[in-house]
Amino acid sequence: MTKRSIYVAYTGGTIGMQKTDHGFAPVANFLTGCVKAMPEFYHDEMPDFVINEYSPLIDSANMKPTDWQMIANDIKAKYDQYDGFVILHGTDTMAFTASALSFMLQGLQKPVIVTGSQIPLAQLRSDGQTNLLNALYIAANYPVAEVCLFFNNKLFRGNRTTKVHADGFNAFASPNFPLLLEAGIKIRWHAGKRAKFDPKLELQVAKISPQPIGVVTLYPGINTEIFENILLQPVKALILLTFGVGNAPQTPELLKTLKQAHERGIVIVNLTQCLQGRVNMDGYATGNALAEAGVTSGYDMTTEATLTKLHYLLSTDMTPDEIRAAMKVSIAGELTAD
Ligand SMILES: NC(=O)C[C@H](N)C(=O)O
Repeated sequence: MTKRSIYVAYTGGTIGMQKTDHGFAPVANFLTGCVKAMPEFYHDEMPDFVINEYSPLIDSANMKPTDWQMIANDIKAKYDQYDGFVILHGTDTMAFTASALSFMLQGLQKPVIVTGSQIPLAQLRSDGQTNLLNALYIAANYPVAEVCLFFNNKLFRGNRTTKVHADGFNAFASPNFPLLLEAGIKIRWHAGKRAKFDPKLELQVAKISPQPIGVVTLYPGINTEIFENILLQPVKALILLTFGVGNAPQTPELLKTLKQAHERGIVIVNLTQCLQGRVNMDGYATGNALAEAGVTSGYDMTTEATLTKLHYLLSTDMTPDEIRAAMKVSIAGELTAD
């Protein structure tokens, strides 16, 4: 039987970093050299793989929408030659990239698994080896037709993830959607949760461009001027991180400012600050007032999914009302509306 073949793109991030005088930084060819020196990657049961190191390699804190586009275009260019794709990425903005790719790679029928590590591959106790080894193995053996994130033995739907631990190995969670797979002594595959295959679909890459989007975390006593100032800038959308099920202070000036912004065509999305659960603006008068000001529910989306979905939708020629409607429905499995 011919071995499956996986394309690995190394974009940067800790997994291939080395210590420098200014802290850890990615170094060209270092990751590829480390992998070549590790026999387990060439075990009989492992797929064939190639590693393409991007240039320059970046810490994911430097990722931009143009980088998301470059990764999506790269996958499209190699799509017919490989059975699956592993994107090696820094953990800091990994959930943003996984979310963005889920909206951009339309009609995807092969696994795209984003992973990385908290300790560089070359260092003692690195989590990089397990993460990369498992990502390659899963990409070759498990039929996931969507963008996933693998970390610490768990395979998540990419656009449901968020980074929850700054320095632990358990760095990612998917607070509102179950795991797709868990790698223990046995690999437990929750096949019912994955996106369904449709062989009729062909991969298309959506084009996205950088968009001015504000994100405001509400806090008790927050001043309306903060919103006025943010909404003065050329923002096209505002994400409100609200209390509980989507509540905000019922200040008349704040509601008026939001309503005026809504009428100017700014898309305002309500997300909860809570890690788990969803927005329900019918629950309390404080949430209902936001709905009446024109604020759109983001239901149980992560901030990462909401921000990248807005980038995707604002890059189309849709009207603000069409975008508001699209924010409330699932495009790539990123939300549960009821
Ligand atoms: N663990 C990591 O990869 C963190 C690193 N700063 C990055 O996001 O590129």
